[in-house]
Amino acid sequence: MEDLGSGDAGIDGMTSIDAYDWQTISGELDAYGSAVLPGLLTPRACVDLSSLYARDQGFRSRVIMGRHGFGMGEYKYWAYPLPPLVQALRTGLYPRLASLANRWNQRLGENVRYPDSHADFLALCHQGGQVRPTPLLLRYGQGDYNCLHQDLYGERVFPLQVAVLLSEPGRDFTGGEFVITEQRPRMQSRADVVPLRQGDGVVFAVHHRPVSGTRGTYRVNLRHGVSRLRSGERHTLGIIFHDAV
Ligand SMILES: O=C(O)CCC(=O)C(=O)O
Ligand SMILES: [Fe+2]
Repeated sequence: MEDLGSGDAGIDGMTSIDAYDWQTISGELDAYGSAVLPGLLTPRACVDLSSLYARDQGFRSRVIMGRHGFGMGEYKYWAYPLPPLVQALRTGLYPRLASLANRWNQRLGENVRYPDSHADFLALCHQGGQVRPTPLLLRYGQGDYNCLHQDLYGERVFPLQVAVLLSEPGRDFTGGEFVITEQRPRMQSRADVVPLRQGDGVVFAVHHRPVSGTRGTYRVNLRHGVSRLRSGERHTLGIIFHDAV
């Protein structure tokens, strides 16, 4: 059996990736296109990461969503080197998700296969000119929202991504639910709201996923976003595995 151990034991503030039941998580991703990783970060780590938003150091750019029609709210892309926790999540989660991504591509009849290590995948991104880091920190205030979208940053796409909710619903904010929509061929779209607590991660499909039907496997198109915050402040950590052009 291939060793997918991420060797992340001892990273402060984060649950070991190996502690999750990846068979169950893969099953949920196959069935629904998303799965929750409960308690991926400790409340302390969530507060610490959120507090970095106010600083300028450590980021490569800032996006005001309203200026681009992306919604309301803002986000900042981390610069390399990523904060240790963000780096540990990205490299630790990748091997688990790569084996699922390879299975999905096989089912979809796609030839692309993802290497076992994130470093090798990033080298491919960089060779193709996708060199800018994509992990990001988002901030929403009252009335803010994130329009349904897909995080595609170039030709090379890793088909799964992770978002970690850094704030506590009900205490820090109300509203602001994580939403995924799924568009099946010749059918109307379906919405799914993912219930998250502070520190929970959600793994989800970036753009499409395979679904088995009576006439074989077909492709459903997914988008994700955040519903309007009714009150308070909400921070999220976004982990995207491909880099950007
Ligand atoms: O704030 C959220 O929950 C969603 C953030 C997002 O769009 C992402 O991480 O790609
Ligand atoms: Fe996104």
